[in-house]
Amino acid sequence: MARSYQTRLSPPYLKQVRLRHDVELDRSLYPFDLPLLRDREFTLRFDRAITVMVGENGVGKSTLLEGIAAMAGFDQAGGGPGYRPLDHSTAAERNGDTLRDVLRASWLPKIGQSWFFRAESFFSVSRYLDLAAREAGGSGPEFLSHSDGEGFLRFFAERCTRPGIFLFDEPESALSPRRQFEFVRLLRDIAAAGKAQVIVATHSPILMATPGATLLSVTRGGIDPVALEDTDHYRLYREFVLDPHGTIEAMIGA
Ligand SMILES: Nc1ncnc2c1ncn2[C@@H]1O[C@H](COP(=O)(O)OP(=O)(O)OP(=O)(O)O)[C@@H](O)[C@H]1O
Repeated sequence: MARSYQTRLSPPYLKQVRLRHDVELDRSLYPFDLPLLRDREFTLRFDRAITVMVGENGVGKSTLLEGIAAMAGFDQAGGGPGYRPLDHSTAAERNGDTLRDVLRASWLPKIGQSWFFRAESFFSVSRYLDLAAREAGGSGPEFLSHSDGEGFLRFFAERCTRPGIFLFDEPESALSPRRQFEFVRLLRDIAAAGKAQVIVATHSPILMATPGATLLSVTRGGIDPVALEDTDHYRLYREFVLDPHGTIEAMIGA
């Protein structure tokens, strides 16, 4: 299990991730064939406690999160350092190891406690923690006695009050829109507490609007800060809300 960690320094602890210059990359193979990683100077900088990444399907957001998870030393299928979910069926999709070997990270300080949350592995992570607590003789956190969304929020609220780095890949898939606002409130409280760093990949305009977060647009060409109102996601949702039926017709054709 993750050791408890104390530091007087404030997040972001992970300051930067870039491609190493001293290793050869096979551009014919995933993930080095991703347009996003084509530029040898590829650099991802973190300047605030909360970073939200948005971008079209397939640009490489999950791949980047998996690479960061692998560098931080925890399970890319979901979980923390030294922890393996019981159901590791998503292991075949783990991509981060390849990327870890060619990424260089700048930490201040290197943080030992970290978690990677993926909606699809939340069930197995919860089951592991419930079982582990019961085996240790306690009553257990009983994450699974809650609905997915409730359990997810509780799980997160309990962990993110300590110094650590927390990665979320599309957390909205476990959360109703109302619960997404609760998640945003948690993120705001985390930023105010100044203890944890959070990196979120999302398609949710609600999560993109997290107060005090840096919003990054991930495209095939690179990663740049963006205003919520300038994202395709926001524009499309706005059009839809203003004219749902007209937008559907325009988008899917007659
Ligand atoms: N193991 C793999 N082998 C080969 N290609 C892969 C592998 N995993 C992902 N890809 C491809 O790499 C590209 C980037 O995938 P990735 O899941 O990182 O994108 P994403 O930005 O997270 O997309 P989404 O928003 O749909 O989650 C996609 O084209 C995907 O099909």
